Amino acid sequence: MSSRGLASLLAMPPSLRPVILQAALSPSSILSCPTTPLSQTRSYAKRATPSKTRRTASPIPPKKKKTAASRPSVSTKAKPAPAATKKATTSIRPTATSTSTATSTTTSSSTTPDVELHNQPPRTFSYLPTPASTITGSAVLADPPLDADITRSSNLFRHPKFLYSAPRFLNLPFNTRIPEICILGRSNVGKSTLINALAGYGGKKAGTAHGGSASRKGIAITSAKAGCTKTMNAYGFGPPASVKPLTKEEQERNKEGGRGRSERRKKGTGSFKPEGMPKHSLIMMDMPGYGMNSRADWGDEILKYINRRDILSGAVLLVDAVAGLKDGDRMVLDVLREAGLRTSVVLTKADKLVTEPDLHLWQTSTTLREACSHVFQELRQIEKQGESQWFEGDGWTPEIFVTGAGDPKMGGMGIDGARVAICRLAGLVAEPSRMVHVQQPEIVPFDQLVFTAPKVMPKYKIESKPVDKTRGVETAGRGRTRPRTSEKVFDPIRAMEQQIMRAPRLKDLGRASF
Ligand SMILES: Nc1nc2c(ncn2[C@@H]2O[C@H](COP(=O)(O)OP(=O)(O)OP(=O)(O)O)[C@@H](O)[C@H]2O)c(=O)[nH]1
Ligand SMILES: [Mg+2]
Repeated sequence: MSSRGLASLLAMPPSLRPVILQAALSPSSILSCPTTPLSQTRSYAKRATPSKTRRTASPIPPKKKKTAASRPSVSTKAKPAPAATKKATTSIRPTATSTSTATSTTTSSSTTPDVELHNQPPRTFSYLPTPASTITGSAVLADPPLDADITRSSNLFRHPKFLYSAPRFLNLPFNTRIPEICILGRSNVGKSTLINALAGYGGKKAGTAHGGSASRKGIAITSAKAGCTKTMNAYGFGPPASVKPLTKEEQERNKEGGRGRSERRKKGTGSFKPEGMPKHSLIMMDMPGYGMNSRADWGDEILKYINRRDILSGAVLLVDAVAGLKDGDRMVLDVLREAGLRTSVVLTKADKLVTEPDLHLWQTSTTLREACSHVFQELRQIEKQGESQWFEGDGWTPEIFVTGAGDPKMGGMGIDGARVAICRLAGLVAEPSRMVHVQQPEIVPFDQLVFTAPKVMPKYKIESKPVDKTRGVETAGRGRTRPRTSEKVFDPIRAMEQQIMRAPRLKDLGRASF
């Protein structure tokens, strides 16, 4: 042993000296493990705080932490952690979480933006008729409503509430200030389902009855069996409309001008029940359906409601996209026309025509386009058959909104559009100004005009309702009258001039808006 080795031996703790001395004397052990004493010394020196050192200084994070960091969103979603754990996770790795979220968003938007967009069913989907003068009866896809209108109408459909059921017209409470819109249609067409969807219960929930104890999902009762809704059911939507309280005179006028029947008074006392302050912005009236399983007296009450409810601002006629307009619908449209009530047609169950929630499929569906064209043709026909001022745009709204409210896969398809349509009827959202192509006849100088008599004189038939000549006025629906129109006299010269003006050479000279 060298003098240096001896000195280090003396510096060691006395308890270790015999062991080290024995090892030093054996040459083989020195050769095989020369660092043993040093390592032993080192470990001995650090034994005081072994675990502490490992916890703080270890560069590898513990296994548990690593798992949590690698998939934070999944673990939170799969099993909601208790509040304390959640807090800890957020406070420890806020950047990690935000980064992962940002990354996932970026990835999804950068890789498959179109797929995401196309796989959503359209929230607003409507058709417009082409101008009657050009290609009669065909339909074109309408531009979606303005975002501001969609947001406004969606807000107006918040806070849905069932208000009352009225089996008869006389049972309806007074309402002189909140606009009412009624939903009409054949039995089983989806009226109550649409009410649920408007209230935010889309898809499966919209078509689920809430009457049973097991499934209380929507606000309206729906059923696959026709004739489910037997009374006029009112639903309130939106925040309370801001109006002034009715004055005493107005209340008195209500009392006198009301129907003045015993139903309007509290039973026994004969006292008048005044109208309260509005609690909603809009009232939707779900009506009993006509057709299968319906009753004649329901029809009477519906007629009374359409003709005599002054606050009624419009009607939404639901038409089954597969079945199309039926005789019952035509009769109701006749009534609406004679009443001069603004009407919007909404197609329901369109998910039966386009079964996939793919926007592209919806936009290119010819079946759906034809279904809408057919409805336009029928509406124009019904408009012509009457004498009232119930015209396209003024009486019936030309835009037909398409919905598939009750389909679980579609989940409230087209409901945003239906909301906008209803709010437009109620005057809560502005009507859009419509741009249409107008084809004008080419202007020909007078000296170039060539007058030729038609080879066959056309037979003109003037279709009009027989007018009661004894009376100076005629009814225009909803209690209104207008002066009787003068009798039309056939003027052959004028008819010939008109035919010349309707020359086949037409040129598109621009656009006009109205
Ligand atoms: N696939 C599909 N089914 C619908 C749709 N709308 C309604 N339904 C179904 O049609 C059936 C009738 O719906 P309701 O809302 O009760 O029809 P209704 O017009 O209120 O019927 P009545 O109250 O009898 O006049 C239910 O089974 C609904 O689930 C839709 O858009 N798509
Ligand atoms: Mg119903």
